[in-house]
Amino acid sequence: MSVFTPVSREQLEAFLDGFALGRLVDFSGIAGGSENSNFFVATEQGEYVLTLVERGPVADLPFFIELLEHLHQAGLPVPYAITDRQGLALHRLNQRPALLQPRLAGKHVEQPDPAHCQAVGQMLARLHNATASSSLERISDRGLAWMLETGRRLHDRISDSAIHHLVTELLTQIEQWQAHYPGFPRAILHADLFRDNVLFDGHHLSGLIDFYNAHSGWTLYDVAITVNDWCLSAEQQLDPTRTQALLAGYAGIRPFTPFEAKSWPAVLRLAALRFWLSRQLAAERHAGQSGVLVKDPGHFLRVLEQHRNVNIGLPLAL
Ligand SMILES: Nc1ncnc2c1ncn2[C@@H]1O[C@H](COP(=O)(O)OP(=O)(O)O)[C@@H](O)[C@H]1O
Ligand SMILES: N[C@@H](CCOP(=O)(O)O)C(=O)O
Repeated sequence: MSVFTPVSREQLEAFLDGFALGRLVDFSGIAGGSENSNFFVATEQGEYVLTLVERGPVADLPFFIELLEHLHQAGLPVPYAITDRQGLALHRLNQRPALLQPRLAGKHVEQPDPAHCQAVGQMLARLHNATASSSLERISDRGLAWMLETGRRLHDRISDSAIHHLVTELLTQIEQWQAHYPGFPRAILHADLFRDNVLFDGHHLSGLIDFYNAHSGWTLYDVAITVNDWCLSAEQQLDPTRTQALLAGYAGIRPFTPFEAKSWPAVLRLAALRFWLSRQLAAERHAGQSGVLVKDPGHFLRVLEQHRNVNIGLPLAL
């Protein structure tokens, strides 16, 4: 399911009248995605994506628009909001906030190789470099406090005693991080850089999309989120070659600190916990409903289990 709010040709033509993009040629709903209604739109001047924002942090749309404009100015391949004839980026269509963005080239890669992973590591480092000293700021609604509160509520759902123990330890670690805030480098994080949020044209990384989880935070946590999706084997183990390629790609642009290297296993586990929690909540909320895509929470418990022993460390400059 991906178009929650339909748009008619007449409505879209009237909407496009506000832009200097020529007349509508064609449009179609996009099947992928799960949060918003997205449409491919072709006009006489090019190809675009129209997003009607259905849920999520709507009040923070000005932040996302500013972030994407900032990243676009920094030369990153992101879908910035196109302004209309009056200079406005945020619109309304069918009672929904609406954004028109360029359509980025490329396709999702389901089975990445080391070269894909290296490119993803490099792009993530560029994203962090572009935002580390900016004034952009957003607090995540899925930060440490949320993980602690939700983790305490849900960890009894874990039947495997070893994983239960690991999560209990992780919750204690979160309390310690909250009490003595660690000095990790910070920037704006994508915070959801899974394979379905990156586009590749061959081995050229042509797009980063879906920034609706972006927030201020520890850059190492963003690396961990990304590794946890791009670098796993079929058994949810870290694939050494892909993991090393992603980490080397990142470190070549933004070197890791010794403190980050020491904390890497715990942060990898934290990143897995975050998505177990959000998937578990979604699975409970949508239990018994048909037509709703619910991603398997158990996947991230298996990732956590594999991360009991992490034997691929961060590369450090000599
Ligand atoms: N700017 C874009 N350029 C090209 N494809 C896009 C763009 N934005 C979205 N898409 C396509 O639409 C799909 C859904 O977009 P996404 O932002 O992930 O939706 P949702 O917020 O609903 O999860 C993506 O997987 C991608 O294939
Ligand atoms: N990529 C995530 C989905 C996005 O996270 P959410 O917390 O915004 O739902 C996943 O695969 O679980």
